[in-house]
Amino acid sequence: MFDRVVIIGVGLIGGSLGLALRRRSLARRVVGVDKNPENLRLAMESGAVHETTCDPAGAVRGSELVVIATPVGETTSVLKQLRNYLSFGAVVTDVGSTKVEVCTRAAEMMPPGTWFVGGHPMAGSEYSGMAGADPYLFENAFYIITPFPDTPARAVERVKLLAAGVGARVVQMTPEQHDRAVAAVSHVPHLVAAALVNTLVEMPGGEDFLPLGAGGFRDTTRVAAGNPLMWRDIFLSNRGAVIEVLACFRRELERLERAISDRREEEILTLLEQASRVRKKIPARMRGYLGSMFEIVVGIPDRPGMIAGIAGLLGEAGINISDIEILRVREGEGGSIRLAFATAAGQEEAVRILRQAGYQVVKR
Ligand SMILES: NC(=O)c1ccc[n+]([C@@H]2O[C@H](COP(=O)([O-])OP(=O)(O)OC[C@H]3O[C@@H](n4cnc5c(N)ncnc54)[C@H](O)[C@@H]3O)[C@@H](O)[C@H]2O)c1
Ligand SMILES: O=C(O)C(=O)C[C@]1(C(=O)O)C=C[C@@H](O)C=C1
Repeated sequence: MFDRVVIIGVGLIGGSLGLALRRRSLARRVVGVDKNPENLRLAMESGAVHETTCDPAGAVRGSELVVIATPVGETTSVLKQLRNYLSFGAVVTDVGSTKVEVCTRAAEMMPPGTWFVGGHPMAGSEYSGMAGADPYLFENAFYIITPFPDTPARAVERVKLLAAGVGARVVQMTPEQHDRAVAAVSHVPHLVAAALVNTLVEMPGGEDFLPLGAGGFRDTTRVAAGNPLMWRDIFLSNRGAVIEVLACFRRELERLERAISDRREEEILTLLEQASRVRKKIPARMRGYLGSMFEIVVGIPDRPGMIAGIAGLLGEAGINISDIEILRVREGEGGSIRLAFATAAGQEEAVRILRQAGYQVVKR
């Protein structure tokens, strides 16, 4: 258990860390620091922290772990404000989405007897601020840590303890490996999503097409709704790797463009087949941050108490619903809901019970 953890930036990620630390009783005292009074108020109100302050230097005295959870453009200036007030043996970590620039500068700034260990939970959302925080955000997510070869093992262990403590799976890599990998799986995808949305804006009458976007446009552009300031900092901080991956992406796009314009059927098919095969390797049953799940879709009439009825039937049989989502609603007609279970046996039993009760059930 940690004695005193200080979280600087109680927004989406810092706030979620506070909630997870408190829920799992991992720290005797969690202190929230932010320059935004509203996020501090919400952090206190939701129980993410025990106390709040807007003074980072005062907060870090006597703390063995300090987490900087601000946008990456702020990390080193926050560190500069507090470094001379750190207790001997203190470890500072961050949650930023880029690592090379921040970790290199931070390591140079640390006073003797204190250490910086970079961290990055691969979990988040398009929301921002304490209002978007979630105590379960990190469960089963990968949490990358990027120590340098000379970082003492006990400092690394402290950050691993934090990551594993909030339910994440710890992965260790170098800052360079990290920045290259996330440029490909997170940063360039974000740019592409933003460019797709801006494409509509640039097309005459394009914004009128928005309501027609069914699953495809929604799924490929969800992240474009994210916090522009946070993403600006990420692109500037990881510009080398982002530009490298972007060049690769541009070549892929041009290959597809040429194949379509020259009507090369075989090539179009080959490129799409390769993408389909590789995309399917992302575990089909992995949703959000829950582990494997076994799903069913239930059609329900538009009547009060239908969801309660289904939950009641399953509850009476001792079947736990791990996840629930309303997929479609048709006013006056009904809709369909997705239910997920942790085991195949739970799924089978739920199908049996609900069909017996007259529901239309499809197993996924
Ligand atoms: N949002 C995601 O999906 C996600 C996922 C993983 C990592 N990250 C990283 O986590 C970090 C935080 O992102 P977020 O989504 O929680 O952002 P956020 O905007 O929700 O929260 C950031 C918080 O930091 C505060 N802040 C900013 N500058 C500050 C300063 N100088 N001193 C004190 N407080 C300050 C803000 O007021 C805000 O409360 C970023 O570095 C981001 O790259 C984000
Ligand atoms: O929006 C989401 O679902 C995210 O998980 C956000 C996401 C990502 O691109 O995967 C965004 C930035 C982070 O550094 C880590 C996670």
